[in-house]
Amino acid sequence: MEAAQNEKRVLIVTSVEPERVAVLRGLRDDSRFTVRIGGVGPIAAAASTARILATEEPFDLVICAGISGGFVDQAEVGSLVVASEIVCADLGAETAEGFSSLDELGFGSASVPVDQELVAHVTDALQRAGLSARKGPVLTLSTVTGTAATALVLSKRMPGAAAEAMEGYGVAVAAQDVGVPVLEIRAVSNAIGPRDKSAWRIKDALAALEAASSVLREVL
Ligand SMILES: O=C(O)c1cccc(C(=O)CC[C@H]2O[C@@H](n3cnc4c(=O)[nH]cnc43)[C@H](O)[C@@H]2O)c1
Repeated sequence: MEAAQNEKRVLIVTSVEPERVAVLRGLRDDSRFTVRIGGVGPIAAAASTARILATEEPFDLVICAGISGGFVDQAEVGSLVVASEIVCADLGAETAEGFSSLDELGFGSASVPVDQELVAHVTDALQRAGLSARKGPVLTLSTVTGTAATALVLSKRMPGAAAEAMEGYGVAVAAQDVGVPVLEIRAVSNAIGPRDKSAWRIKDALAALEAASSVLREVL
């Protein structure tokens, strides 16, 4: 399918190949979308996204998409989260009084704003398609949470946080740097807490990611 000149061009960045495959299946060859692997973690994701934005066609929207952990009682395994805020939860300083974010230290922002109308539009569309979806803050961390104690610290630091993953902030900073709006869409594969990779429902999360991608074709 040829993309008309006035159609929105969307770059979707995933961390690994199985996520890219799931997204492509949902998009069914829609040529408005470019889907690339950005690598695991915020640094690889930022570097890859910046390179793609600098060297490929101009994009109107960047989406970080993939699987994630979900905070217990906020986002169930198999459900989708659209980031209402993209927050780097471990960017700051540890002090005797606790964690100080980049914002509190006065060195910039550990959070990238997203267009709330677009977030609501996409979340509504996912729900109308019968998918379990909500909006909420999505945390970016360089280290996957692996204990109940860390999960508690994070949910106290960011009340209402819905999900955590490892790339959103990196992708978002690269997009923000060139003035392109950004979204983060996550399919929850596991509950955040004690590490038990055997309990990760990766197949279910990839199926939800595919279904979400097919909705994106309709709404963007
Ligand atoms: O093993 C597989 O088949 C497989 C298929 C797709 C993806 C994976 C990954 O391990 C992707 C790593 C990716 O997942 C995000 N993620 C998922 N759960 C969490 C979490 O609890 N905390 C933080 N990140 C999480 C993360 O963005 C990684 O890049 C494996």
